[in-house]
Amino acid sequence: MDKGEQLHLDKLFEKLLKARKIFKNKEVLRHSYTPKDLPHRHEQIETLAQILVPVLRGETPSNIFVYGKTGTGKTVTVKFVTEELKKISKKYNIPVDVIYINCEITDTHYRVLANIVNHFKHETGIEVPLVGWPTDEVYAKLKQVIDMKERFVIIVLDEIDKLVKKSGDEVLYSLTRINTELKRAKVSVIGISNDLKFKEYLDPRVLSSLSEEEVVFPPYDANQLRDILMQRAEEAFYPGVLDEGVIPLCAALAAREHGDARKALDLLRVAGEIAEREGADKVTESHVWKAQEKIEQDMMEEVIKTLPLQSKVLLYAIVLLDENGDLPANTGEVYSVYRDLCEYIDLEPLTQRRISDLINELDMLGIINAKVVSKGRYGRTKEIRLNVTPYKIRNVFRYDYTIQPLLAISLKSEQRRLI
Ligand SMILES: Nc1ncnc2c1ncn2[C@@H]1O[C@H](COP(=O)(O)OP(=O)(O)OP(=O)(O)O)[C@@H](O)[C@H]1O
Repeated sequence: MDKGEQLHLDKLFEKLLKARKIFKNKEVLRHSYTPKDLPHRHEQIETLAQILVPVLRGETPSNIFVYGKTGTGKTVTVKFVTEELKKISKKYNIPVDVIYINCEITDTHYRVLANIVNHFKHETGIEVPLVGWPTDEVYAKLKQVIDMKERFVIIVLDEIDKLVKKSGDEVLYSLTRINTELKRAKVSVIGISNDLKFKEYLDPRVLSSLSEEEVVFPPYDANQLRDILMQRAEEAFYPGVLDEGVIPLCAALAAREHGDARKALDLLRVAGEIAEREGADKVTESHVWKAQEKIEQDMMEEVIKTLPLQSKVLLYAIVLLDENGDLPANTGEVYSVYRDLCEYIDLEPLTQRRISDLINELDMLGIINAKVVSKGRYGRTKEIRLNVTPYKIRNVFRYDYTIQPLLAISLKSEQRRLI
């Protein structure tokens, strides 16, 4: 290694060493971390504790339906209370099992039941495969393993709306009635949802048994978010690292988006990461603004990734026009490039009318800007512009095999012909 390189490495190490001083423990800012206290959720904690306390007296608690917008602390609060319940029930020698199921992942009747059976596999030696058995048989197994001894089983179904939308409410019907078929064990269900309309999907009988008790989580305001961030920041950052305005700014930005604590924590963590990468010794408000932009861009990439193929081709047509210096363009101009692209990959093109709808969708998602302008006596037309850089979109498409074949194509300047 020559001297120049050595010097360079020295500097790099020094910079990295300095950068490490920002975070004392970054894990504290992750979504999965459960803090020791949950500011501004004491009322909900107490309500949940009151509903669950019958367990300690040997009585079955009511089923609970927990709802509130995203990032209002539903999951963390339910986990916090059920963990405490487990601890205290041990003290009183009452067997309590809490089974936490995220229904975004475990989203079928069969898988929910299998998951519950498999929770007890260390104790029972019984394991159900994740596919293949008749559902009735899994349900019979579930009753058998649960009822092997006297115990309380609390089943937490997080994002329960996803399960019901995908697979109906049959599993809820079974689980909320299971106690009539058990001799020793007692089951209660805690359903969590951030979709307030979800109740409309439920059979009234299921709804009435699931929501014997309801606990609502209102959105946080900026002051409450500030308290939550302060508490987490104390453990996450070294003292004096955060500029005074950082936490209030993260709180204010997240409060604007329906009081989402997850968003507030993300802003704080990403701002810290950006400061660290820059080798700064303090996190400033400008890092928070950069974090806001990065999070928005990342979300935008996610949205682009999940667009249907027709919209991706349409978006790529707009990218090509942009790269050719032809934006703003109108619907007709975009349509003509889109149609040529479809031909190139043997895709049946949609009608111009349908493409006009897809343009509106891309506009609503914030990927493009489609403004209707009046052209005087020539009527009205749409002016289409990109809101994301062509470079970013190409980057997302690079890993997408459905659209990849188009990436080598560009427009030939004036005629706008594909080359
Ligand atoms: N009162 C609070 N104190 C400390 N941290 C909190 C509080 N409320 C929420 N959080 C944190 O905010 C993040 C989001 O909370 P949580 O996952 O519980 O939200 P949620 O309401 O379940 O959201 P979703 O409906 O999107 O699942 C987590 O990291 C959690 O630790």
